[in-house]
Amino acid sequence: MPSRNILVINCGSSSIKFALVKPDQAQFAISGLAERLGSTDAVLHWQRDNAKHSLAIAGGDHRSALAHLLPMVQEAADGQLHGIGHRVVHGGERFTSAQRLDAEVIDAIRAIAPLAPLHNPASLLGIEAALALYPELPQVAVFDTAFHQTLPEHAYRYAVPQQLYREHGVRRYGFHGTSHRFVSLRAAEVTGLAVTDSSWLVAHLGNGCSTCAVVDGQSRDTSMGMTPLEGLVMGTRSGDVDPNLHSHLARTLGWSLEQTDRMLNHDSGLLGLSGLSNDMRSLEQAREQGHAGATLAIEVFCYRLSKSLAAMSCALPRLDGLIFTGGIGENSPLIRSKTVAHLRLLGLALDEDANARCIRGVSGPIQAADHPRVLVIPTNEERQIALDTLALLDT
Ligand SMILES: Nc1ncnc2c1ncn2[C@@H]1O[C@H](COP(=O)(O)OP(=O)(O)O)[C@@H](O)[C@H]1O
Ligand SMILES: CC(=O)OP(=O)(O)O
Ligand SMILES: [Mg+2]
Repeated sequence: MPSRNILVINCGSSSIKFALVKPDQAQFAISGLAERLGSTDAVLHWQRDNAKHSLAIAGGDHRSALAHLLPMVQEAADGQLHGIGHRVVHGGERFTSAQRLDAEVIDAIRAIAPLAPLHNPASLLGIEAALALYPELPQVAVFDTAFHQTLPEHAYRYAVPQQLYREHGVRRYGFHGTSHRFVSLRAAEVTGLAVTDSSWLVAHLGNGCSTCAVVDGQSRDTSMGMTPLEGLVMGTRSGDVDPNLHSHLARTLGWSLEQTDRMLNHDSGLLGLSGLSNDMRSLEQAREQGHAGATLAIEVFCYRLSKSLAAMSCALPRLDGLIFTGGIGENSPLIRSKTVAHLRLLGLALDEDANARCIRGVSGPIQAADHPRVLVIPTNEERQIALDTLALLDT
C-alpha cells in the first residue's frame, strides 16, 4: 500500500505544533511550530528536508496559521493528505481511546474544558479551524488522558467527599498518556519482553513532566492529577504544593484565584525556583558557573522526581526497568544521574559512561552491570497520534 499521510496537530493557547507523519518513514516530511498567535509578532517556523524556514504572520490566529501551513503540508504530502490527528489533553472519563471528530465529540471536549482550562480550549480552536478549512478530511482526537483510564480506583480517587467525584468529576486523570504508552511499548520491543508481561517506571520530562507505572501495557498510576499541575516540578509549573496555598495567599496577600493559578502554572517550577529560566539546558549551564538558584532548582527537580518514582513503584509487581524520555529525559545525563542516585533502595545504579553517551536521539540501556534496567528512549507523540489516527480510520 502506498504511504499514507497524517497531519498531527498539537495546539496550545498561542501556539500550534505540527508534523506530517508518513508511518513508514522515520523522519517527518515536514514539521514546525506557529507561535505567539494572536499577537503582532506571530510567526510560523517549519523544517523540511533538514532546511529551516520562518514566515512572519502578523496578527495571525489559529485559523490563519493553519491556512498558511496546510498548503505546505499538502504539498509535502504530494496532495495526498489522508487525515488529521489532534492532540487533546483532557478526555475526562468519557474517552478511553481516540475518537473520530464529529459535532457530538466536539461538544463533549468542550464540556470537559473546565477541568483543563489551559489546554482544551486551545485544542478546540485548532479542531474548529482545521474542520472549517478541511471539512472533507477525516479528523481524530487523541487524548492524553485515555491511556490512564485503566488506573484502579484507589489510585485515581482523591480523599474528598464522594459527591465531588460523582457529580463534578473531581478525580485524578493523568496526562502524557500518548508518550507513556509509546515509550513503554518501545521498551518491551527493545528488551524482547512481552508487553502483556512487563512492568515499567516511566519519567516523561519535557516542559510538562510526569511519572507513570505501566504494568502489562496498562497505566496503573501516574503523577499528574485532575489537571496537569499535580506532581513533579516542571518548567513553569509548581507540581505538588500544600492544597492550602490558595487560601493562604488569599488571606495574607489578598491574591485572587486567577493570580494564584497563574503563579502556580506559569511562574513556578524550574523558573520560580531558579529565578532564571524554565529551560533545563540554561539551568545546567548556569549551575556550571555556580548560579545558586539554578543549582537549587536542579536539586529539587531531581529529588522530587525520585520521590515520585519510588511512590510509583508501589503499583508494580516487579521492576523490568526505569525509562527516561522527553527533552530532559533524553538529553540530560546530569538529571538522570542525580535522580537515580536517590533510588538506591530500588537497587538502581548507572553506568556513567553509557549515561553520558545517551543524548540527542541516542538511546539505550544505561544501568551499571547487574542492576535493574534503566533505559533512555526517545518519545514520539506525533508518530503515536498518527498511528492511532490511522488505526481509527481503518475501522
Ligand atoms: N541537552 C539538553 N540538556 C538538558 N536539557 C535539555 C537538553 N535538550 C533539551 N532539554 C530540555 O528539554 C525541555 C523541553 O522538552 P521537550 O520534550 O522538547 O518539551 P515539550 O514538552 O514542549 O515537547 C527543556 O527544559 C529543555 O531545556
Ligand atoms: C499535559 C501537559 O503537561 O502537556 P505538555 O507537557 O505538552 O505541557
Ligand atoms: Mg515534546
